[in-house]
Amino acid sequence: MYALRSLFHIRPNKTLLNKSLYVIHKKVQLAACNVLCKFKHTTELLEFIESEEEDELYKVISNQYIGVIAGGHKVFLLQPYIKWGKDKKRNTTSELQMAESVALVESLPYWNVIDKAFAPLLSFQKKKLLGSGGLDNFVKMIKQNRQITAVFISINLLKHIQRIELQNILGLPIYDRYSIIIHIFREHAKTPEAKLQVALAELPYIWKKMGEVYDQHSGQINFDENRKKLLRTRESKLKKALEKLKENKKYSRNRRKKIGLPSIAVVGYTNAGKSSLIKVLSEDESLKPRNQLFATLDTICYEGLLPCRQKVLYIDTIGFIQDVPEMLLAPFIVTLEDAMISDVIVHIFDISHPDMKAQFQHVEKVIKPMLKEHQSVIYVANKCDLIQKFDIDENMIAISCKDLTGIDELKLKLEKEIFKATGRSVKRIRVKSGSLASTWLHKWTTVINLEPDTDDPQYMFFDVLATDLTINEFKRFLKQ
Ligand SMILES: Nc1nc2c(ncn2[C@@H]2O[C@H](COP(=O)(O)OP(=O)(O)OP(=O)(O)O)[C@@H](O)[C@H]2O)c(=O)[nH]1
Ligand SMILES: [Mg+2]
Repeated sequence: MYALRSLFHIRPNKTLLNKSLYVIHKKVQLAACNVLCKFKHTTELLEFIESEEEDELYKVISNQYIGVIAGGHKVFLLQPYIKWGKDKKRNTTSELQMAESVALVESLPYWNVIDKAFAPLLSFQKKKLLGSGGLDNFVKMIKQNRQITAVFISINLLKHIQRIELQNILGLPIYDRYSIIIHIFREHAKTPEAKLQVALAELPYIWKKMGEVYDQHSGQINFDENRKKLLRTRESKLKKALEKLKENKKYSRNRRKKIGLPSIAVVGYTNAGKSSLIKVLSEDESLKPRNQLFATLDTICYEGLLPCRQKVLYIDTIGFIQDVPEMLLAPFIVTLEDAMISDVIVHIFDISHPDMKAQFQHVEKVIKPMLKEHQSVIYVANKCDLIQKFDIDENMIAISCKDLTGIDELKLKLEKEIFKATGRSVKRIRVKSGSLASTWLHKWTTVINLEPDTDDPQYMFFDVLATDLTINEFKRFLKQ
């Protein structure tokens, strides 16, 4: 079983293991044996090997372009936004964007925002980003506060020239959203898989910055060939490892299907409560939800039981966020796509969040193209304990992972959708107690109830949860 858990990143669930009705089918154990050999092989492939020298050189390059997070920073946060025109954001406000930027900074250890300002602009293209008046004010605000040790300009990507110009004027390190999120990712990645994805996510940023330096000097700068070679080799090694990861995902998905474990993927905006919901549904105490953006980077499966005692896998996923370049999240799409092949998708959103509408729309836009036809999505409005009044569509369920409002209703809905998606239904079958047929049913179906036949005590009624396919197999078995 250990190998099976490792392959699917299934956390052992002590609460469930202690429940007497919790049965691990022989069939799962058998599959686990097969999986063991494959998994050992895969871990080796996922290991990313670089020499100490290469590692040191990469550190120098990445520190130069992405910066270091040091032992913390007291941050001045500048929130630029487009005042008007076609690029003006219409489904959110600059105040809400500012609040999210603060949360990003404070997701890093010992980083705090100690001062902040808005920058209404017509475009983000200027060499120093701001016009001369705006720039004077900005510099004044920063020079006035001697505690400030870094500046976060909350736009997707600053151009290299913008960063260097502002860095020279202010004498402080400058970060944009991409570089801040990379640092959060580096802090939060735990599994080899997530570390690999983060390592790959930072390379386009470095390439882009290097390219801009080259353009800025009209091609006169000749980058050290060693550096370019190192980056190319690193990129190709990481891509290969990611390809292996893709294969491995496909393999584990197929095994999951074969074993017949239904799966439920929980997706949503970062901090919506995905991990909290899985913790409530699976009763798995190892899950530790945190009030941080991108707390979860690893796609991990957790076991749980539906009300009918059918075992299911809940898949936790990386959260979504607006205003980041696609190339930053691209390496994580592999695991997200894998999760999206689940039988049922739960899209959870934070109903109490002032920017809820924009967050919801953003997630919908990303997941829509990944959904299969007829794939069932359950919409869950979380954190309803934090607001008095709310308005949701009738196909949505309001819940609170904190005071457990709506959880029973959600469990029943999940059960219904899993039955529908996997073609399972409850069937009543009469078999002789202790017969081979009764052993077969225990082995290949989920037995949810047993009742003696009062007319003939030698027989029992089995209420089993199974697909039509399994029932046909049972009929064939009886004919043997
Ligand atoms: N009041 C309240 N807080 C909640 C509820 N659900 C989750 N939270 C809190 O919201 C924060 C984020 O919860 P997580 O479960 O980590 O959110 P997530 O979607 O997994 O976040 P990421 O992994 O960072 O994308 C934590 O501090 C939780 O305790 C709820 O129903 N009510
Ligand atoms: Mg999480």
